[in-house]
Amino acid sequence: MSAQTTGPVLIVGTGLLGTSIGMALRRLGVEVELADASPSALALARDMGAGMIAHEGVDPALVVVATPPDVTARVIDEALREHPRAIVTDVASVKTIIARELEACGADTTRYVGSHPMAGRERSGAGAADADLFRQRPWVIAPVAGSAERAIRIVRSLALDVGALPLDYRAEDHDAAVACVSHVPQLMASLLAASLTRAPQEALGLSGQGLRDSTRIAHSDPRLWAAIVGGNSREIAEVLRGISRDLLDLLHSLDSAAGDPLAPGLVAQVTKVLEAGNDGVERIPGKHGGAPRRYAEVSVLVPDTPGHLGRLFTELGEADVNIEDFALEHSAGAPMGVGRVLVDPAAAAPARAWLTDHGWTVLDGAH
Ligand SMILES: NC(=O)c1ccc[n+]([C@@H]2O[C@H](COP(=O)([O-])OP(=O)(O)OC[C@H]3O[C@@H](n4cnc5c(N)ncnc54)[C@H](O)[C@@H]3O)[C@@H](O)[C@H]2O)c1
Ligand SMILES: O=C(O)C(=O)C[C@]1(C(=O)O)C=C[C@@H](O)C=C1
Repeated sequence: MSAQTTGPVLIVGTGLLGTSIGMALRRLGVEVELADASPSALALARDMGAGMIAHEGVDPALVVVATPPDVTARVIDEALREHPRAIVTDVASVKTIIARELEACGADTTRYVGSHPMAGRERSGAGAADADLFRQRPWVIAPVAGSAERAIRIVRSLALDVGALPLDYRAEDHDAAVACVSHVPQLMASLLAASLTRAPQEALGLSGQGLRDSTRIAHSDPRLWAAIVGGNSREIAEVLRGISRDLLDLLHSLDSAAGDPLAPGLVAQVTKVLEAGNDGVERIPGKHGGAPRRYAEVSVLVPDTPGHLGRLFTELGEADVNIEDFALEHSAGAPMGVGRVLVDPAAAAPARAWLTDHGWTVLDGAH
């Protein structure tokens, strides 16, 4: 595939996002130069194949600012001044505050367009970067009042080149949306995981996949997230207020029940919470960001010793089964894990039969 993006592209901030973008562009042959406040972060990004270290007098066609949100407007403003022919974008997780900061400092925003790839990880830094991070993921394009059409086109091409799906948003609408689907989920995962610091050690030995699923992002970088949450505080508070009302109602029912499982109102209240959860989760779009789509699950026992996972994937490949998603569930101390392979519903029965024929223990047949 050939790139629409014309280089050189200067990436400022070579952590997870900046390095992933650099790697994806380099793979298409685009010239990429890298800059970061940290020399070691910069060297690692270069070693990961994200581009070369920016030389004195670099004259980029496009600058991508991938720094933490609280310094992003300043870095954008500097880039607009230092590179008068360049289009400048950023990938920060908040958009309105950056647009306001740029306006306040009198930046030339005709050459600036905000953006935000809805793809990332709970790990920071170039070491966690991945050239495929953005494939089939939404990439928000959020122009400011003065953004020129040409600048919007160039930023959209960047998103397409790295495999993402560009979506146009107003900065304010973006911030309200990500408060719901990204910022509050992060805070809820962190609050939930924080409650584990008060749990006795023997309780943690019973941890299962439900807890792991709900706390993966609690590994995220506190400094980065403090800047994200601080930059979208009003919208986040609004969503949290709704959750807090539901939580207080539930708590009230639990307290009133005083240990009686059939206390008046208790079952109805708990059912209401669970059903509302069912409704909410149904609204999350499928893996390509399109209409929700159900995959069939094939559950198979995977011995917890080297080589088995590789063999499982290879054998499914030999059966011409595309793995849409995969999770491995472990129980502490167990010699086996349960591999949950999500496949196209039409491929589920053949996949189960093939695996059984090849000596695997397939757990289900009913999904
Ligand atoms: N982590 C995610 O999942 C994710 C997803 C989408 C968007 N974002 C956004 O992308 C941006 C970068 O996030 P990340 O996860 O790559 O963070 P990161 O911590 O991995 O990388 C940030 C990099 O910016 C550098 N930096 C900090 N201040 C700088 C400055 N003034 N000048 C130059 N370099 C500077 C740091 O040294 C670091 O290498 C943030 O704005 C974040 O909101 C993150
Ligand atoms: O999948 C993850 O690990 C992420 O946290 C990615 C995620 C998200 O919430 O979806 C996190 C923050 C970003 O601004 C965009 C993407």
